[in-house]
Amino acid sequence: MTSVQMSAKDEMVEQFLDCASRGDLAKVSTMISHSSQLLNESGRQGWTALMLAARNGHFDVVKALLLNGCNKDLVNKSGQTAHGIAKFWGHRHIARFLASSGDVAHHGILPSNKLTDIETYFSREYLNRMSDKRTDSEWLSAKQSSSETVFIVFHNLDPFVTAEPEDIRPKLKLYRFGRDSVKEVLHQSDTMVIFLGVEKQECSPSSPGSNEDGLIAWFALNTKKNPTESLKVTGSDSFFLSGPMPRLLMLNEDEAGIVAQARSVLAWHSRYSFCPTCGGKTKVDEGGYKRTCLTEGCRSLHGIHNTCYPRVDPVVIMLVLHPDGNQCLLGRKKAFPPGMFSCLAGFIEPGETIENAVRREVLEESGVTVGPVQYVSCQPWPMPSSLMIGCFAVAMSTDIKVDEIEIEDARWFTRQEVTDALVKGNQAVFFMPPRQAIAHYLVKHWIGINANL
Ligand SMILES: NC(=O)C1=CN([C@@H]2O[C@H](COP(=O)(O)OP(=O)(O)OC[C@H]3O[C@@H](n4cnc5c(N)ncnc54)[C@H](OP(=O)(O)O)[C@@H]3O)[C@@H](O)[C@H]2O)C=CC1
Ligand SMILES: [Mg+2]
Ligand SMILES: [Mg+2]
Ligand SMILES: [Mg+2]
Ligand SMILES: [Zn+2]
Repeated sequence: MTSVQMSAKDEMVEQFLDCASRGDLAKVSTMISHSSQLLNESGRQGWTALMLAARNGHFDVVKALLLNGCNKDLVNKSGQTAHGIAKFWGHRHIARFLASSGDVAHHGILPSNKLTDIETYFSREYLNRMSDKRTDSEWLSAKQSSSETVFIVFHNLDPFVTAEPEDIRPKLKLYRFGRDSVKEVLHQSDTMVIFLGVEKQECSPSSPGSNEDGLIAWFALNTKKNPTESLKVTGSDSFFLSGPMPRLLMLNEDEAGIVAQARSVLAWHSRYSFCPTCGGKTKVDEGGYKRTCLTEGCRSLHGIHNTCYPRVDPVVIMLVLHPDGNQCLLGRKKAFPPGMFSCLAGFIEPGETIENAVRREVLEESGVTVGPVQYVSCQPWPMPSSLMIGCFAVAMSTDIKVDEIEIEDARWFTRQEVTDALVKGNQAVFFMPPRQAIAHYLVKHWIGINANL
């Protein structure tokens, strides 16, 4: 940065602090909407705008700064917080407000955070993963030979499923193969086998028999060549679930989580055939949860060796709320079907927090600046291995400028418009992704409809 740029920035900070100190609410708000970074800047002796407004009793400015997400816990060079300063100078209403304002910044805009009961599609844990058994090769091979073990089969990452005819909505169940029905496929050289876990005791009361510990193990197989001819299938309506999205969203909810786990790990094997560190051959370990390099002295064999484990890519997905509390920001990618809008989303970059990824992606894709960010819920998204981290975010500016590369349109929608979209589906002016997508949950949660309905 040149000295000219430095002094321009310093000048802006000084002006901002001066406005806060004088109680010029209009100017403070305009400046924040242009540069949210001003919020926590400090001037002489480490005084921030919040401290100066608190010092001089400007209640409205204190409220606006908090609403926009400023940090009220910063201290000046004398170790005082804004709260301590307000108390010292006798502005008791401001001190009270600062003391009780854990959630003030979000008040009225972010919904209350009773989220423990939100269960997203793909997140149900039907199996107990039993990760301690992954290194027990004797136990794993005994389970692979057990007649009670369940095998699920994928071909090029598409699961083999069977239709449930009695259901009104098309619901698909995973076809559960026994050992003898997959014997041939299991021994093919292009078959990848991974251990998924065991049925939880409540879904499978242990029964005596060949199965000594009473645990019913599940394995997943993936093949490159179509294995249909080698599989023993009873009944007619069973097939590999191929084709574009939303095919994987048609699964029975109990089993969607099994597919999320299996498909992500199998996709990792299909894409990481060689050691990412040295390019050498690898062997599959730990029931399919590790690939160990076979090259002696490879760096992946020492110290941090996360290249050996299946990857998960964190993605932020956010419902950005208008400062008026009554509109939300939705956008559309070119690839979306006509009329569909969804929450903005983006991959978290290395060295980035969830909150900063939300702010960066929203700014990049829509030109809107974001203040407070609140985590809501998450969803594994096995296409191939994302973890969607669902958040609410409060906008600090409202003008939209789409990037036109990732997003072709973004708009503010009212509560009424999104309610119509959810209730009327594609009969409304626009429509949302289906109920299985976390974007749908976030909007439902914001407008106060039970997110699991
Ligand atoms: N469950 C849900 O409700 C939703 C799920 N999603 C999922 O979230 C994911 C991310 O959303 P999206 O908006 O596309 O993300 P971004 O906004 O980050 O844009 C994606 C682009 O960024 C580049 N990129 C940067 N890092 C990565 C990485 N680690 N992996 C892949 N691409 C990367 C790619 O560009 P390039 O191709 O030029 O290399 C890619 O096309 C998608 O996989 C999508 O399927 C999205 C919305 C809703
Ligand atoms: Mg993006
Ligand atoms: Mg995006
Ligand atoms: Mg991105
Ligand atoms: Zn290696």
